[in-house]
Amino acid sequence: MGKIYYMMGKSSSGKDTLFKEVKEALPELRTVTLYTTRPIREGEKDGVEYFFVTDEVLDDYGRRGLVVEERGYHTVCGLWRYATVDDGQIDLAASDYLVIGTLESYEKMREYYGAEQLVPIYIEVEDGERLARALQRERSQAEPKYAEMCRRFLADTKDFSEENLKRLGIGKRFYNQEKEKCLEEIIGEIRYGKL
Ligand SMILES: Nc1ncnc2c1ncn2[C@@H]1O[C@H](COP(=O)(O)OP(=O)(O)OP(=O)(O)O)[C@@H](O)[C@H]1O
Repeated sequence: MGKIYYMMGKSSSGKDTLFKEVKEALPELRTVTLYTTRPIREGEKDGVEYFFVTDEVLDDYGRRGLVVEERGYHTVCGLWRYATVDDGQIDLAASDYLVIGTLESYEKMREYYGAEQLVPIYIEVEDGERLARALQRERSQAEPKYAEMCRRFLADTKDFSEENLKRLGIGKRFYNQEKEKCLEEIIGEIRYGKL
């Protein structure tokens, strides 16, 4: 049976950056494109980072029983929903998968596919450094949303509390201070963790 390598971490911990590089190093890993109702960001493409859909489209998947997990964020720009949709993308008999998500979605995926199928990859960065990276990234956007950036920073402290991490059995950390070193550790976990 295949595994789902589940990358998690607070905002601006480097999930997207590391995800892209792990995928490049291990092209045999398949990915799952999530669905979101949040507006598309500068440089993003529909169907690549996410399927950018309306509330109506996501509601329709829900009515058809195809939503594996869904989370919503009340942002200063309104409610942003993110969902994993069982649209035929995941076939554990055939492949291993590399996925980015939250602690909550990790828990739901674990319930849905079974704990032995999920491997958590928890990425951590010192808070001050992480905030500096978040600000730098936001500044480069055409319409920076600083209030939303701050809201996420604060919300993450609660969501990724030590208590929650412990409850879900996530002890191991992948520190993203130096990207190359972090990348090497993640790739090692995926390549040799199974042996
Ligand atoms: N090791 C690193 N050293 C310096 N900068 C980094 C490092 N890793 C990532 N970054 C930068 O930090 C910023 C945040 O990274 P990224 O967007 O990958 O985070 P994320 O966890 O996916 O964030 P979010 O959940 O908010 O989308 C980006 O501008 C990225 O280029």
